[in-house]
Amino acid sequence: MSKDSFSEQDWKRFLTSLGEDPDRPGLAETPHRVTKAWKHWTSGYDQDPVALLKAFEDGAEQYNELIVVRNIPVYSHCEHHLAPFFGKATIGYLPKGKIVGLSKLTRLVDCFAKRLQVQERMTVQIANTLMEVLEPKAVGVVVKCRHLCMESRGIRTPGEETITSAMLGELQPNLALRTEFLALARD
Ligand SMILES: Nc1nc2c(ncn2[C@@H]2O[C@H](COP(=O)(O)OP(=O)(O)OP(=O)(O)O)[C@@H](O)[C@H]2O)c(=O)[nH]1
Ligand SMILES: [Zn+2]
Repeated sequence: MSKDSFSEQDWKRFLTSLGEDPDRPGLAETPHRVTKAWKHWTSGYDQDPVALLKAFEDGAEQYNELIVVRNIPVYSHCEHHLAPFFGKATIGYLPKGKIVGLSKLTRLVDCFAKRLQVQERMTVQIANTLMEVLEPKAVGVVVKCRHLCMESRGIRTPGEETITSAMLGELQPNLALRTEFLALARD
């Protein structure tokens, strides 16, 4: 099934299955809006995460400490329920000659978040892509999210936060570096 084949007609059928009249004024444009909204929420499938990270060397020569960007917004959907999960990501890396425009870290998070996800996979994908493109000494990613599939249904635990992390390169054996990164990442 191609990606575009879930169409406005399908959303119209969905509304009908709820017992709604899809032609009433309030719903008449809904299939069009929802199709457009889901295209946006899944637009990460059309992006190449490697291509969007334009690494460069000019400026990185003498920089040998962690670079950390905190509180990057995450808006994703869980692949189990198609329910939103949202929160923040913090990314840190210890460069080895190559750096990347800071905004590209936010674009990278968005690229993986705008797919159907589990938080664990998204966290690892972000870290692995940075490792592959920048070949830094270390990459750390911490993601903290609320999952509406747990809050508004199912177990119903409002306010619960799920924290996932990926630590690659020197962040694995080097406890002092890990402690420093986690201190910088803390709210
Ligand atoms: N590990 C992980 N689990 C997730 C994530 N998002 C949602 N889930 C969980 O996916 C699980 C799906 O469980 P199932 O038993 O198949 O589905 P369910 O009957 O709807 O489960 P309940 O939510 O417990 O009612 C649930 O435990 C969700 O909390 C995620 O990002 N990571
Ligand atoms: Zn879910």
